[in-house]
Amino acid sequence: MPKVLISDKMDPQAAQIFRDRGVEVDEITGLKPEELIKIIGDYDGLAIRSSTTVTKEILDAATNLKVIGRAGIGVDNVDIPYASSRGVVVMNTPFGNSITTAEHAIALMFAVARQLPEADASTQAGKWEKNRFMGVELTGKTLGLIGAGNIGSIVASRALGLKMKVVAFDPFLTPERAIEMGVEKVDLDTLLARADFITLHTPLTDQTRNILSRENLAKTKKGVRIVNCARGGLIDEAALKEGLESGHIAGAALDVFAVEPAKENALFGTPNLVCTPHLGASTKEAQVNVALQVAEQLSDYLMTGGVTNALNMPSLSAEEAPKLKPYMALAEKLGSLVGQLAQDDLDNIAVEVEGAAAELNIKPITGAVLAGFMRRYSDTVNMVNAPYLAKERGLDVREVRHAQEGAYQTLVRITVNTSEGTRSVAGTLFGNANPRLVEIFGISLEAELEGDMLYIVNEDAPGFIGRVGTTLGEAGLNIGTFHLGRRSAGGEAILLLTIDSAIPQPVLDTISKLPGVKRAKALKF
Ligand SMILES: NC(=O)c1ccc[n+]([C@@H]2O[C@H](COP(=O)([O-])OP(=O)(O)OC[C@H]3O[C@@H](n4cnc5c(N)ncnc54)[C@H](O)[C@@H]3O)[C@@H](O)[C@H]2O)c1
Ligand SMILES: O=C(O)CC[C@@H](O)C(=O)O
Repeated sequence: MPKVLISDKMDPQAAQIFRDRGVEVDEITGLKPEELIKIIGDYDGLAIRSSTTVTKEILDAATNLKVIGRAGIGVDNVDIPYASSRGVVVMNTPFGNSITTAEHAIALMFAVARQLPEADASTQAGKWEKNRFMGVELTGKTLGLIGAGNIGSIVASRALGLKMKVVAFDPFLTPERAIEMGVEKVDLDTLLARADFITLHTPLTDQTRNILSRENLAKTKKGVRIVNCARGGLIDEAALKEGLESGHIAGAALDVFAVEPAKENALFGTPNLVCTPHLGASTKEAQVNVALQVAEQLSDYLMTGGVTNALNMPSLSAEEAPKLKPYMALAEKLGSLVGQLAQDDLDNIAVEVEGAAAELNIKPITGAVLAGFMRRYSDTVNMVNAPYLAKERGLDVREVRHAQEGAYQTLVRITVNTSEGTRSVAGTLFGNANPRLVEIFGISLEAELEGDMLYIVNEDAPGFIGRVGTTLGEAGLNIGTFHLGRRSAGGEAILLLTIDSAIPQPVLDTISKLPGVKRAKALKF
């Protein structure tokens, strides 16, 4: 039974879903990194929010870990490249808290427009400072949206409802989508010059870090109000403080900070600043949504192989997963065969699917081919890290679909260009379930790729098979299955045998020296 650790505070329904789906679950929150390192080796899955930071050190200790699920959107607390290189799937729940966070952005916009926190504190202190607080209306004002994805677009629709005009800067926003959203797509400088309010809704990346830099803050309209509910590093906090103090910036509301938890920050105490402690996603509804989603997604992956909302692997629905599983087994074996037989350091590989296979999601099939193939370089390769390792090695990967059936109702073919020409192997599923090699380098040959195998390329000649059998028999090696194919009588032939145990090198050397042998190689599947 797979085992999952919930290491951040999460709605209790998450644990129940794990149990209902047959996954053992422990909930241990507030662990220090060194404490997590001690126990993480016991778990197949890790469910987190934002308090747990999954570092290289934690991943190194996570020897059984297969999947990390973030109950939320931002995954900047997970070292995704390293998780990928370790073959760990990283998932998030991209929609569960979007409405809640958008509502928080709108709430902060109102708070900063009407100085609600200060007015509240003053009133409750018995001051009744009616003349001290003079706000601004949102109606008719221009909202500059930086980032128009899930949350940005919800904020835009709410702002339009409040009769604001919305301009958006997002390099990935298409003109059609902008029209659909009812916003005007603009460049950043135009947004800075025109916006009365600016809200940020981008992830923190190398491109967005410090997007509201000192220089860009200086380009904003005097009296601008800024709301950040996305990620701390998007604003230069020192420049923001100066802008608030000088009065150029009329107000700012921050839910997120460059360093969190933000128990100390130079901004604290600055006039017209409203702060919340990263509460954007903190509503009952959002927390139930993300907890349920993360538990469903992790359980699906661990129990059926279904992949949803993974950031480092193609999606694979729980319905697709059982159909694709035998194909992935076939693809991995074919990839492994090519990897074991390749004599050159290949820089290209093509994955072709034909007939019934062409109707399936090809990405997981390609991932499995690469996992099998890349095992020639590392035995810790799996479907998650194989595409990354392939990219790192500069492997050119092509995918081709042929809807029409050929000789087989379904076929997967792997082709590589080598210094000796184009080489390909192909396989099918027998009974829609059992992977079977059907062609190797243009020679028809049916075999299950299983266990220890002996591959021999030889000149077809009488007595050859007997000599191979005798050599193996004298070495005490038992032949399990025997598969033979040839180009033509007396031409090049391929012999593929399963052997009940590993083939010692001296036996392989003897076989390589038998008359007519062009190549002999021990294979393992
Ligand atoms: N405060 C919270 O508690 C809280 C809760 C949920 C999400 N978030 C954060 O909100 C942010 C947005 O979430 P989302 O679900 O809308 O994400 P999303 O991926 O749907 O949208 C992000 C948008 O940013 C745009 N973008 C990327 N690079 C950009 C750039 N250089 N300039 C301008 N736009 C750029 C993308 O094109 C995309 O449209 C994330 O950082 C997420 O972590 C915070
Ligand atoms: O889990 C939280 O409270 C914050 C989540 C939020 O930052 C997110 O990116 O989804």
